[in-house]
Amino acid sequence: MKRKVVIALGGNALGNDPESQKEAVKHTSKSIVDLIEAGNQVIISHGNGPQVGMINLAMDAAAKTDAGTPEMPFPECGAMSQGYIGFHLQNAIQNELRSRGLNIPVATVVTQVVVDKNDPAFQNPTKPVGAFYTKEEADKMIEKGFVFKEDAGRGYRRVVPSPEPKDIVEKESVKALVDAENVVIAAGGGGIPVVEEDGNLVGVPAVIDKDFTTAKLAELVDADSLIILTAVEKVAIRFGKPDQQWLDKLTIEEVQKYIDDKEFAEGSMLPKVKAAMSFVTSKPGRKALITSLEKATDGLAGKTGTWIISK
Ligand SMILES: Nc1ncnc2c1ncn2[C@@H]1O[C@H](COP(=O)(O)OP(=O)(O)O)[C@@H](O)[C@H]1O
Ligand SMILES: NC(=O)OP(=O)(O)O
Repeated sequence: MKRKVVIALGGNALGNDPESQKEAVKHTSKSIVDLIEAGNQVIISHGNGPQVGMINLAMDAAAKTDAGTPEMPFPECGAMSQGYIGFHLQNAIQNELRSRGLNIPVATVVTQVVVDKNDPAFQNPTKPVGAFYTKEEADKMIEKGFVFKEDAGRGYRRVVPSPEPKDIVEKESVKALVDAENVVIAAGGGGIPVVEEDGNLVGVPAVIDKDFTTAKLAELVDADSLIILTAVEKVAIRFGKPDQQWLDKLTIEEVQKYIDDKEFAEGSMLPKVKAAMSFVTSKPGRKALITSLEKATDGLAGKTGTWIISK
């Protein structure tokens, strides 16, 4: 039976504009199809920070002109980022599969993720998105309920909350596609955040951390492994310091100790090790790997990367 692996693609696997993204995902697709050829069934998720910011910025700029472009709500920008990245990924993976004579369907699922409307993150928005504004412009938009923070002397930027993912709305569709042996791209950008209101799901302006949602996705499809691909081959302690030490293996107990010792930077490595820990503890036998895109196949073969295991 094929090994089921769920992959979280970090920023370096994607690009910052359409041309560079197309180039980057071509390269990414080679690593993904290497994993498929090595006998793995692959389910993919990805980040969207730069892309959703770009879309939000473009839509804001267009709405400021007289061309009649409407204001685009933030959840719609998140949905656009899933479609944009999903298109490039499914196109490049399909082309790579074809070039190797493999006939496997590839599909992207526009995915909503339920968050708790009482999540404390809504009281403390931290993720900057979209355009820079003057104080006067920002003050006008505060009336709409937007929150702005001054960004390193460059102007004011809207910040959105980053709540915890609770449930993947399209889970049955994702599972059906996985069972039908599709290469599935889902929960991009951590999913489009939605809250329950009077029995309906309503989009909210937020950006969920894709590593946390990918751990949920991996649980959902009953994956054997969660692979978090980023710019580094291994996780380190004393990262960036002269006595930095790369780690091959981490037990849950060790991860917790290093988290307590503040070894992992907030907003970068910390969510990755936390997501890995949550997947590994969700069922006996589950393992997670943190490594670079280039080393994904070697990592899965046990030759490199940092493996997070229960004990
Ligand atoms: N303890 C650590 N070990 C390894 N890398 C770390 C550590 N702390 C911070 N980092 C940095 O975190 C980065 C990954 O976070 P980030 O760039 O936000 O991820 P993503 O690939 O999802 O965009 C690594 O490339 C590395 O520069
Ligand atoms: N949504 C999200 O976590 O995106 P990044 O990985 O690009 O920050």
